[in-house]
Amino acid sequence: MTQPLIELQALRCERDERVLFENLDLKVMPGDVVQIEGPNGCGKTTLLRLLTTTSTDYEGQILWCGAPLKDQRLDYLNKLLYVGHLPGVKKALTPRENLDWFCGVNQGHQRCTIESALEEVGLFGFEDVPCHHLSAGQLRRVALARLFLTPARVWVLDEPFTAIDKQGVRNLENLMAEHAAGGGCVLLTTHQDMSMSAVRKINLEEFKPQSEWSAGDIV
Ligand SMILES: Nc1ncnc2c1ncn2[C@@H]1O[C@H](COP(=O)(O)OP(=O)(O)OP(=O)(O)O)[C@@H](O)[C@H]1O
Repeated sequence: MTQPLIELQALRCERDERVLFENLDLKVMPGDVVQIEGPNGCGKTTLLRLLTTTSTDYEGQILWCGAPLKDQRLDYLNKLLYVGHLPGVKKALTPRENLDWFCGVNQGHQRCTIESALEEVGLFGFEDVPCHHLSAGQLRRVALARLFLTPARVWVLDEPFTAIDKQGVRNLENLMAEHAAGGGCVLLTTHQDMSMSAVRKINLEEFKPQSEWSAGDIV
């Protein structure tokens, strides 16, 4: 039987003495695209931060390939690409320089050239323009160009469609489907409806604790 890449077991997370979610069980298999849904403030970004190991403030277990994530954090991080809520692009640098830095960190594991990655995200001709001259959508595209460069098997994407136009959204969905078909997995948050048929949806509202008091208790 295929082993999950990531498994969450009875995950519980509290912030400011409020439980955001509890009893969260999830198996993320190779080939999965998982959309984390729920209203503002329900804990989607918080969950992604747990999945990127940026935060370790939780109860329950996160497993990577069947073993506790905390015991093999470096191996996991080598296989993870995280594109956060903010584009994470240095505005003083050009798109080429930003991606040069990214590829330097991931030495020798680049899947294509920086020029072709920028062309894929529609930034042909903008390679050497300082990023502070780019639009919000173009900045997001610089960040998303990393998806073409990285060999990472796990993609964690926080609101990747923000500021992206309709054609860009379709391209990004196709790229995610391709990545999943190649045995990778994608976990993402978005408030947009996705047109991909194979996306698995997890609504965090379903893991919000029920109030201990019901209306009938009030006299
Ligand atoms: N570092 C922190 N310290 C304390 N509380 C936090 C921290 N980060 C987030 N929170 C709180 O946790 C809750 C969940 O925040 P989170 O950003 O995960 O929500 P979200 O579901 O991603 O929301 P949105 O859809 O608005 O992006 C919020 O009430 C927020 O105030």
